[in-house]
Amino acid sequence: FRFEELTQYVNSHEEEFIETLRQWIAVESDSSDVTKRSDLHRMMDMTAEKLRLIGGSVEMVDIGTQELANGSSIALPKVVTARFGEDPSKRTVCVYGHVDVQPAKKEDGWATDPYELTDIDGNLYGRGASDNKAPVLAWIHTVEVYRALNIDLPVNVKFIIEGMEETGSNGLDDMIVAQKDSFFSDVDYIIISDCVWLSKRPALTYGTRGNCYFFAEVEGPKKDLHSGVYGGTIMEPMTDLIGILDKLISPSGKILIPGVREAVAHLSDEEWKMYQDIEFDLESYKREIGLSQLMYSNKVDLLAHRWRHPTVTIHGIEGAFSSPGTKTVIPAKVIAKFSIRQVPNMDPAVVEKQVTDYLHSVFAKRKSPNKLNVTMVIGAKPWLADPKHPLFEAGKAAVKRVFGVEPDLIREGGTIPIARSFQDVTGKSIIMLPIGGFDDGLHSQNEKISRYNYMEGTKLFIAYLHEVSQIKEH
Ligand SMILES: C[C@H](N)C(=O)N[C@@H](Cc1c[nH]cn1)C(=O)O
Ligand SMILES: [Zn+2]
Ligand SMILES: [Zn+2]
Repeated sequence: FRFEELTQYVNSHEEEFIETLRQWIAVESDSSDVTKRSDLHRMMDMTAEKLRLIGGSVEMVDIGTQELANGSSIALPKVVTARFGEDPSKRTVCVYGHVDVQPAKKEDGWATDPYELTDIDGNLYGRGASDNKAPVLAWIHTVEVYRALNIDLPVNVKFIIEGMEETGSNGLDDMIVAQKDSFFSDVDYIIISDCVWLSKRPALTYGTRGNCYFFAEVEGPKKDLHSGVYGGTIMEPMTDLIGILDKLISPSGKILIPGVREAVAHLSDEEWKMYQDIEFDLESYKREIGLSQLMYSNKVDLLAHRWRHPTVTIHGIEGAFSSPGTKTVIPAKVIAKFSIRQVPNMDPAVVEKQVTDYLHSVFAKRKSPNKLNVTMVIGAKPWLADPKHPLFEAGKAAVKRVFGVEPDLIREGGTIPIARSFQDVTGKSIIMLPIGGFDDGLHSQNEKISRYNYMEGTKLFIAYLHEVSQIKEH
């Protein structure tokens, strides 16, 4: 295994790899904003082009259209697939990633333009830097490095890169089902690098939470009203909405929706012990997010509530007055956006009914003439793997080779909507191999990835392909 040569190539091409990331960050590939859809299509084209340039057999798979709330529909971004090598004597891995991003505006509080990669003190700032453009590029560069040095890839490598992850991977489930016996037929393992380390120590991830995302709409008068002229004479939609949202979760984090907590798998002694053994400092966690108090003051409780308990988050209210100033309005229609992270053994279909029934019963008690409509727009299941699988042993060996330490075995509080479908539909084993730093600020202002994580992460992937090729039949 010519590891030295391969890593030397990475070192001498650092600026080139950063330049490609700069070009990718410049594309506002926000999948949640339909006005940005042409940018998202361009992002998929650029991804396909990059894979073609390094010699892949690339396809852009049409996955249909997305229905919008106003009844119209728009094209979903095509899914990019690529293949490098077809040697039947070798294992085949499939790397999944996404090149869409969360929304970002400079005025949200970014120190730099979110769509202009900015290098400050070894950190590369930009929306999507860590989630998930740099990790996808690190995987592409991994193949590029082997090929540039004329070193045979130790395994066949396939890619599946999508552009709708941040909004629930619309259309991808169907594509996986359709290609189960074609694209996926020779795949042995699926690798996902769309999460981050827990601390400065590299990590391997064996579980993600799912997510059920809801819209709760309360509709009242036919138009917005003057709060002085009409206030006190009508039951206000916003008051109704805040009233029912307040019944979702208690201040101490207890979910109040009947049946939800009861479904959660019990924390086993073995799991408790695993969390106990992880090095994790609550004080630096507080410092990182700028808070003096957390919901839990011991490590195991905190990690368990981050990874394997459900939680309710209220994200925002569409239709509410939110601009600067003092507009005295009664909004006629307001739509709350909230989500519930899912853990084993919760089932999104069951949660959908529990939440809808509960909110309607709470609303009924208010005896309001306004109309409530609850819809679940994303229903992503949690994913859990066996951390004793050889894929994780291979991960440990690769981390040891590149970083000289044992990785943490962790779970991820966020969601990779397609992970569970990969497992259920294809039956293949999955590993999550993160390269992002714990403080990368995914979905937040000033998202970044460090040069170090980007480059050493590429070396980790190079080493990982070798380690996977060494896995004995199991
Ligand atoms: C972990 C991953 N990088 C991510 O950020 N996923 C999103 C996916 C999602 C879930 N509901 C809606 N989108 C997330 O966890 O928020
Ligand atoms: Zn992501
Ligand atoms: Zn994300």
